[in-house]
Amino acid sequence: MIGNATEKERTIFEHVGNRIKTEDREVRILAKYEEPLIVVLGNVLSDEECDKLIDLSKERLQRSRIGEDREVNTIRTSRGVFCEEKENETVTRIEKRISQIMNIPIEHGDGLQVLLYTPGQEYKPHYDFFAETSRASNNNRISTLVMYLNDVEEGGATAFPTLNLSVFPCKGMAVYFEYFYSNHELNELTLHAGTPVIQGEKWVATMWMRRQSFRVS
Ligand SMILES: O=C(O)CCC(=O)C(=O)O
Ligand SMILES: [Fe+2]
Repeated sequence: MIGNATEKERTIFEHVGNRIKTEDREVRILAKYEEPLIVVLGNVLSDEECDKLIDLSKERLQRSRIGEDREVNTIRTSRGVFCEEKENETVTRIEKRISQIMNIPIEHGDGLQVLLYTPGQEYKPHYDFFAETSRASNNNRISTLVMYLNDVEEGGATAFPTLNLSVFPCKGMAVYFEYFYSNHELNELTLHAGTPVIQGEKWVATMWMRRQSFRVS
């Protein structure tokens, strides 16, 4: 073997086998792409939890923003809202579970963001981490969990165009991916999109984790 070229990079997500035992729920590992690590998870949220997150967010949705300056842009046409951690017992319980799945303290999270896409709405291909030139990269994002809160009739897949991989929304399931590799090419392979919804609505909840603590608890 020559140097490090054949060695696998370290990952954050250390779960092995086909399930993750969190404090209150057994989450299923359904599919894995190894490098960069992309994991499809089943049984992350119950139907009731999905409905509750939608209910909590419905009245408060605002046009989604992007980047460190939080601008409105055609790259991201969905509407969304951040669920404040302490506002609700369901949110607190879900955040605890997310932290166990993502293997990072919840204080490293940007907060739980609920998004709604209606037909034609999308999130064009993007990275969840910030460019090295941006201020926000001082405490950059390192991993993402996108949870699907409903079944979408048509469209709305989470697509990784460089990998030719698509994950279709299914209520209670989620897709996890990380981009904290020292080989930056691996991070760049996590380019992803929320493809346009064709029919029905698409509700998701996203958690982005940072390298260091981000939220004041
Ligand atoms: O809606 C999706 O499928 C992807 C969402 C996403 O990429 C994000 O919130 O960062
Ligand atoms: Fe994203």
